Amino acid sequence: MPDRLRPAPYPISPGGHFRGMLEVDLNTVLTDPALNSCYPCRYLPGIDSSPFTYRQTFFSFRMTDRHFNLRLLLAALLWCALVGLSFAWNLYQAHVQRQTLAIETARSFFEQILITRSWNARHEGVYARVTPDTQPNPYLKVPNRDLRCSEDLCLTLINPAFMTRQIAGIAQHRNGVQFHITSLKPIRPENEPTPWEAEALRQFEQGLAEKGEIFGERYRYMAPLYTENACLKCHKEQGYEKGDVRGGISVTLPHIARIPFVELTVSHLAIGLGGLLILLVMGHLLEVYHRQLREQANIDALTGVSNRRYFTGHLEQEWRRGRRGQQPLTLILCDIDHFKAYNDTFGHPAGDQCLRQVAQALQGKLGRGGDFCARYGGEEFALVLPNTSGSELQTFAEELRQIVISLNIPHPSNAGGVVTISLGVATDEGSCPGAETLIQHADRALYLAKQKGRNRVEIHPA
Ligand SMILES: Nc1nc2c(ncn2[C@@H]2O[C@H](COP(=O)(O)OP(=O)(O)OP(=O)(O)O)[C@@H](O)[C@H]2O)c(=O)[nH]1
Repeated sequence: MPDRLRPAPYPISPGGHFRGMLEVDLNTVLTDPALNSCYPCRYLPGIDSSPFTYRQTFFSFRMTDRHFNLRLLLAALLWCALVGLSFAWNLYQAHVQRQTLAIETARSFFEQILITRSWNARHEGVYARVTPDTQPNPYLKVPNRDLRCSEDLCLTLINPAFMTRQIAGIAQHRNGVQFHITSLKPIRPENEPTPWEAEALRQFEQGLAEKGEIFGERYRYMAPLYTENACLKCHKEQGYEKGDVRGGISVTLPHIARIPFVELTVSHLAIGLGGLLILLVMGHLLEVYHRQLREQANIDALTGVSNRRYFTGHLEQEWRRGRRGQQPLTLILCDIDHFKAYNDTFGHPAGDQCLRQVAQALQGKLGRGGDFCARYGGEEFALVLPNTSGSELQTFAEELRQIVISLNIPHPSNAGGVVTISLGVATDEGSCPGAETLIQHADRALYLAKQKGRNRVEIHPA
């Protein structure tokens, strides 16, 4: 096995690189050719690979992913916050609507009672037959309260208060709605206010127009009754004057619309989780497409090896890396012999296929992660071999030449009858002022190989 392909001794020494877990890993990777090949970033086009920038690359690559994941996390959090806000807003709206519906229903009941009472008051009370349910009102002290019309017909006067009590009884029986006519100075003891009603009546005297509140599943509402001229007939002796708050009627609704808490929770959970799922799937797809795009930007579409853009950027980085680490760097330029003639003989599509085969064969020969093969020009390929030099290079280059011959692609214009390549090899062991010079050296060697008859390896003198 050539030296360059043999794993170097593992360089971890206690105290050597143990400045941090990450640095140990990176330094190990940087100094160990065998481990270099394990380092996944080397396989990713567009990833910087010089020692110093290697570390940067590692971080920046990871950071890119981390940034992406952070953004995804932020988007997910934002989505959760939006769904949470929507849930809170809907809950609040349901509560407001429930309150509005309850107060409007109660007001409507109250208004109905007022209209009925007004009708009664307009007639200064109405007479009704005395029955077991409608007995003369002992608290109504007016002349002609009871009238006997015949042997079996007795009438009694129903004033607005009496009428309200009777309607309240019917309403409670029919749908559970309770009316209570009450006053702070009731004539009838049963009209004594409850503590809540007494508090409301006092507030009405202070100017409050109405009062309502939810308690449990029920809603209670109360509004004042103002003294009118017709009322003074019965209530003057209590000291009321026109316009005074004489009492009030409370309306209790047995059921009010419930808040759809379960429905809101379930729907928002479904929307939230659905959105999160879509976000995750879209995020994953975006990440995959983004990676593919990054990779494709550095790949030659025809041959599948790295393109010129990748080569130019990465040769420079490898050169700097080699210089810093005092490691040699080798560049091999390979050119298919008489390729114009091949195209002319078999046509362009066959020429493309030949390029693909040669490129893949060359790339397949590279064993280490640090090496890479790029399409340098039309039918020209460049192989970059970091940390490589010495006599083994000649052998390696010969192997490359042989592997193309062994593809056995017919080429009548070539001496051997098959497609061959010429190779120019140059190594920088510290003498080249830049990567450009290394290219010039390899190019000169390639030119020499062509001059000397093609299908051969020429090594630029160190
Ligand atoms: N089929 C195909 N041909 C290409 C492609 N790129 C360049 N070529 C051809 O490669 C040929 C290169 O010809 P030359 O530069 O004259 O070199 P050559 O015929 O190989 O001769 P030597 O290099 O001197 O051995 C030209 O005919 C180009 O059209 C490509 O993507 N596909």
